[in-house]
Amino acid sequence: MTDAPAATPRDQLIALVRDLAVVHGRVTLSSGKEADYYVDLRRATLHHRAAPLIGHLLLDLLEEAGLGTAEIDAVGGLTLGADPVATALLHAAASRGQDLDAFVVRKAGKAHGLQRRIEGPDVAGRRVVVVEDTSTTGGSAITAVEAVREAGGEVLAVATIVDRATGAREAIEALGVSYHHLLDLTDLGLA
Ligand SMILES: O=P(O)(O)OC[C@H]1O[C@H](OP(=O)(O)OP(=O)(O)O)[C@H](O)[C@@H]1O
Ligand SMILES: O=C(O)c1cc(=O)[nH]c(=O)[nH]1
Repeated sequence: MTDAPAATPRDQLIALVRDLAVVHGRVTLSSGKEADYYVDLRRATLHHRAAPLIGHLLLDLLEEAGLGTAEIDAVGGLTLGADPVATALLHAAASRGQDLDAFVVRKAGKAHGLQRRIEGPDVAGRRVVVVEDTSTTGGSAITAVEAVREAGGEVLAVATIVDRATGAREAIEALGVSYHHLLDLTDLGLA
């Protein structure tokens, strides 16, 4: 008797995202648009098995795109969905003995304390990948790209876990930034 081949990390993540995060039903999205399903990636990015898979698979994806830790200094995006994605990448890189910082872009600037829009190690003069949990219009990622540029960082790419194939790629590439995603609607049985 031969054993069934072990599921790859990518297959494991797909199964987890399908189980944990895909919700069917009418929803209003961040952009105000309506949709028949929602992918609540927070249920995966904050899950004990899914989060480490996300960190390693995204790090592999970035490396394959020539955006490994030799080429980039930091990852981060618009709070809140992007936050656990950025820290998953930081920890995946650290587990490989590689240095990668994370940052958080606030939705609104903070009026007290140091009044920073971007929290974490400074992005000024550094090469950055903006991350997302999922992208619909790309508006949230674009907000983060603009905030990093305003703070003096260089945005090389945007990377998201799930691309909903609703215009994010085109909107982001129009900024002169490459766009990468780990999973698509076919992977999640939504196409
Ligand atoms: O590509 P877009 O049209 O911008 O949509 C995708 C964004 O919507 C969700 O965030 P949401 O605005 O619900 O906020 P949250 O991250 O604070 O939950 C999601 O986490 C993405 O950031
Ligand atoms: O566009 C959004 O707001 C959105 C879509 C989705 O599938 N998941 C999510 O968290 N936000």
